[in-house]
Amino acid sequence: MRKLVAGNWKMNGLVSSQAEIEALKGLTGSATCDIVVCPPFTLIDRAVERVKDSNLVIGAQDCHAQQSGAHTGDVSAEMLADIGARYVILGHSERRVSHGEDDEIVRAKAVAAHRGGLIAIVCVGETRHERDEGRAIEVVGEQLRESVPEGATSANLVIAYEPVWAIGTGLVPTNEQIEEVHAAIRQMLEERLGSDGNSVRILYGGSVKSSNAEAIFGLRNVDGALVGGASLKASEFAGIISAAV
Ligand SMILES: O=C[C@H](O)COP(=O)(O)O
Repeated sequence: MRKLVAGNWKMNGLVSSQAEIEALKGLTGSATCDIVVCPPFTLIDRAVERVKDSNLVIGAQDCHAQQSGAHTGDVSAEMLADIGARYVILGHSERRVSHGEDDEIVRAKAVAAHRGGLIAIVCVGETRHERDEGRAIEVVGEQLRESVPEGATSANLVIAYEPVWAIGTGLVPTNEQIEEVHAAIRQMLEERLGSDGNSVRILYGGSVKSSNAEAIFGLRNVDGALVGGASLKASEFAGIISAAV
C-alpha cells in the first residue's frame, strides 16, 4: 500500500512559516508516498496556493459537525473543502482531552468531513494508565468502533494510532506494541468494512523522527505516520518522508 505521511503543525506557524512548505516542496519532489501538511486554519488558504503543482496536499486539524450556523469560532468541513483542504484530522487526543471530544462527537465530525468531501484522519490511542492496565487494545477498539461512521471507506478514511503517552514525549512504543495494536485495528476495520478494510491506511503517530521513521515504516500494518513536532522543520519532515517507501 502506498504510504501516507501527514504533518500536524498543531498551534504553530505564522505567515512566515510558509517558507517551510516551500522548502518541503523542494525536498520531496521525488517522494514515493502521499504527503499531507495540516497547518492551523489561518494558513490553510495560503498553503493550498503554495502547494499547487506539487505532490503536497493540505489538510486541517479539526472541523465542526454542522455545515453552518451559530457556532462561534468554528469552521465546517465544507468551508475547509471550499478553500482546497483535502484531509481533516479528527479526534486527536489533544482535542479529546482538552476540548472534551468523545467518540460520538468525533463520529459526527467524520460524517461531516465525508459530507464535505474531505478524507478524515481519525485518531485513536490509549493513555499510559490504560496501557499499564493492559487495556490498550480494548480502548483503541472502543474508540474505533464508536468514532468511525457509516459510509466510511478506504477512500475517505485514514486511522492514526497515537498512544497518548508517546505524543511529544520522545517515548515510542516497542515494535511489538505498535504491530500488535495496528494488527488489531486492521482486524476491526476488516470486520467493519469487509475487504475494503484492508485498504484503509493505518498511520502511527507519537514521537516519529527522521531517525526512527525507517524502523517504524518497516512494521506490519504501518501505512504511514502522523507527525507532530518533527513536521515543523522541512528538512526533518523530508527525512521522514524519504523513509516512507
Ligand atoms: O499529531 C501528531 C501527534 O500528536 C504526534 O506528535 P509528536 O510527533 O510531536 O509526538
